[in-house]
Amino acid sequence: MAEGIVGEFLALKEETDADLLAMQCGDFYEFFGDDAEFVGEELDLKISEKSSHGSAYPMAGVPLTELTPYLKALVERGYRVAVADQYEVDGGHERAIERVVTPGTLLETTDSEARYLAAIVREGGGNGGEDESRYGLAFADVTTGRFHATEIVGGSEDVLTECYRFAPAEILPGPAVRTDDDLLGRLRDRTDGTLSLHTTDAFAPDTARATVDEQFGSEALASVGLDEATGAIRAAGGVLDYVDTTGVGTLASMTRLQPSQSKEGVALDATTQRNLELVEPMGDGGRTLLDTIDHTVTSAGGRLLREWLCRPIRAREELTRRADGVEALAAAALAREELREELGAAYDVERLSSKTVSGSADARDLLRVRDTLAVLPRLVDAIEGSPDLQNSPIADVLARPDRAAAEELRGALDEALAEDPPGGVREGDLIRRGYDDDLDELIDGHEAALDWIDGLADREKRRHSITHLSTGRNKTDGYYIQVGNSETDEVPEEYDQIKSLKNANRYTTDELDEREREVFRFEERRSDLEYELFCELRERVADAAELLQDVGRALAECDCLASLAVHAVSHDWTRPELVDSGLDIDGGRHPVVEQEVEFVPNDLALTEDRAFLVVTGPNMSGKSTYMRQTALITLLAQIGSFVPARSAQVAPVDGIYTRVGALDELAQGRSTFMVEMAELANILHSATDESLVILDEVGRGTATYDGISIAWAATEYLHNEVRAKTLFATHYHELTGLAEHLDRVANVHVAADERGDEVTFLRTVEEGPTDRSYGIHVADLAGVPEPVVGRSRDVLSKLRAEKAIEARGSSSDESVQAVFDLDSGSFRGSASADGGRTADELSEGETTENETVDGSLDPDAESVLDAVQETNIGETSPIELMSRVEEWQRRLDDTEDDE
Ligand SMILES: Nc1ncnc2c1ncn2[C@@H]1O[C@H](COP(=O)(O)OP(=O)(O)OP(=O)(O)O)[C@@H](O)[C@H]1O
Repeated sequence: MAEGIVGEFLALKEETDADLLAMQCGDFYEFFGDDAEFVGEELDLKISEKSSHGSAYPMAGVPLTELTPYLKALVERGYRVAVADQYEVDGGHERAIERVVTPGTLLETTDSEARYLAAIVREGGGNGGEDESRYGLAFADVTTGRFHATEIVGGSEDVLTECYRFAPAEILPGPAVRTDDDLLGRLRDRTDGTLSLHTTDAFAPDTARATVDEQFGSEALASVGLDEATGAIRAAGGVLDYVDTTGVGTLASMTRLQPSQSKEGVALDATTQRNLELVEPMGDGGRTLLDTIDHTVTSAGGRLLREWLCRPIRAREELTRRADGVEALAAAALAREELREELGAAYDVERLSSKTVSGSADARDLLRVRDTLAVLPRLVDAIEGSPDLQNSPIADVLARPDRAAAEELRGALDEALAEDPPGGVREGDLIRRGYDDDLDELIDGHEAALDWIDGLADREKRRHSITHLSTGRNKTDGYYIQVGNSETDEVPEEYDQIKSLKNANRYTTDELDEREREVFRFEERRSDLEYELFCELRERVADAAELLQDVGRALAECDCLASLAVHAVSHDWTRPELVDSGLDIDGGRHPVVEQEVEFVPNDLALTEDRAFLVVTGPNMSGKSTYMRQTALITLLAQIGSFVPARSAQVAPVDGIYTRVGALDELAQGRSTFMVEMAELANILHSATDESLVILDEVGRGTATYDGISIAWAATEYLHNEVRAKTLFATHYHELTGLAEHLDRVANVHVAADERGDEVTFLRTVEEGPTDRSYGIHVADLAGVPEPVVGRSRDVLSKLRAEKAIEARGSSSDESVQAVFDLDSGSFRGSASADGGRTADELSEGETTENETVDGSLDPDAESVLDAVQETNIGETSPIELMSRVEEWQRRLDDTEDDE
């Protein structure tokens, strides 16, 4: 075992489970051994060698004052770094680990997004089966003091959704979760959070409850309806304990416990959030809804807007309040701009509050708090001058924080703080004159002593008639008198030489020594007293954490509402009317696409009697856009925003579910089709008659028969059982026949104009089905070589001439497909080499694959047909249906092989 400083490092390293240790050695923080090599590589630090008792150890260090950016870089890459500080004790040194900086507890972030630390626990012991599992989740943002807890009953998919929503930087899996490899694997795939283990004791029910009670008060759990939610309490206790033990010192900034999922919430799973590109683009260069509508001027406002988008609500009262606010701000152009300009001067006071609580705020931070508090009355003035805003929800938002307390704190900070303080807090110049009598006395004494020294050079020059005489101060010599070589003979006797330079000599005198001691004494006492006064002030601000959070949240909400108003006005959006049922959009547009192209608005009507639309139309015509715009208009209405439409009547939904396009989740080892089916299963399980479901080409990831069967069965199930409002885009034109069989299904199509080989996309949505996909036209547009396009046209017209087939989507390598017989509920014809002709259409003497020469089917094929006929699609789950179709195909293949 190494001794000396390296030994001490290694011993401390044993104490912590952090990935890396930075240990203070004088003016540096040093990493030794493997840690040194690692950070040297990661952060491009110079690695040197430290010899210790005959062995050499790699060593890398950063200056004391520069640790923060290095820590930040390491932590943002997902590492946990312990920091050991050095103390003077009885003339020697001692070192101890003071804090562990982790991705979820990094205070020094410049990231404008929230930075959550999450804990997940599973209740009910054992594996208990997915359906009956009960999960507790807690999320804390140490940078703003936000704290949410919730309990989820159901599958782990809901846990992932909630995690996706908060995008935690670090996740603490509780005792049962840490052995659940499947869930851990999916957490790793779906979030960027580092997984960290924390002592299981912290998650024990009684301990956790005590921790939560101590933090938020014994009434808090009951008041937010989580008193019985043991899972949520255990997760919350785990998070709080972790924040406490990592020693970042921000525990006190967490003043309020919020339940994260209210009954009024809208289900919006991770897949849907991604599909709709709410806050994260699907591909490189993609534009999100947030990018498009975010005109906030503060980072807290931007954070809140993001939160609203990911967490739409149903509560009409709140939606009406927000929309009233947006409407008032939209009407009051001048006041709105004034409000936004004032808001622009506000700092992220929630973050500043956490910094203050942790003791890391400096005088400049407190000035920022002061300046932000000063914004509040100016905002109040701005709205009081506007008839539109005076009695609007904006006035209520600004009335929420205790304005008198805010003004008092602002006044106190203003009185105390110097106008241009340094970044450090130990060197003085923090506090204004006139704030503290003792300090003023010290300042007077200090300045008098400095004045004496300032005048010394002139006095000495006169007294001794020396021209080249000056005074100065440096670290080694302290204050000195310097005389040029040409005049050193004139120097009086009382001058004591302390240094000889090339061109001059330096001296001191008894009196100068005396004054120097005085100045040093004053400096020390002054900076000590200033530091003491500053700490008192900082504590006062820390004690006002709740007030600051109120102010921060009020400003963020104003910013957010103003941003929605700006977008509504500049893009001619309209206020949606909240109704009790249905969805009626007149001239709807896609909020993001309308920025990029000349958009053709479209109408949409979903009612109780017409709740399911089958959307057909050519490739690239705008089916997906139409469906997404419907989902986005609904979502925008449910965050309180105006919407891109001429008019819109929206009945708030309880969930938006989408299955759009194929997302590549091969990283999870699941095939694209498997993912598609898992998403479909989730929708069929979770959606209700008050949900909005968007399905884009479900079933296309597999063989045509299977695809149609699944799409057909899913439609029936959604229509008959779930009764959700649904839009279903498909290239299976067979499905357009569903409208004749299911009373609430209707067909719409996106129109195209075809003249010769020329196809023009009209982008208008019209009633009724269409039977063309124009896949070849799209292939042509996409640059497929002309011979291939030409040949495709020939093949297509030949196939069309044979009648019994339909052209299918370009994404498929099959160009033909079977026709589903709506009367029998089974398939006519086949997609195979016979060109899909029905038995009737075959010429004399020809047989289909499974037909015997005498025209009868072989017994195995017949048994398959029987099985197909007997299958009740309405009662068979999609997955079951899939496996049956697979089995039938296998049996048919076997028959073929036998021949
Ligand atoms: N209403 C509209 N007005 C103007 N442009 C539109 C409109 N709708 C869609 N577009 C444009 O058409 C492009 C294709 O639209 P979209 O992806 O919705 O087609 P699609 O029918 O779903 O295609 P596919 O069937 O091949 O998936 C969009 O990227 C957009 O630029």
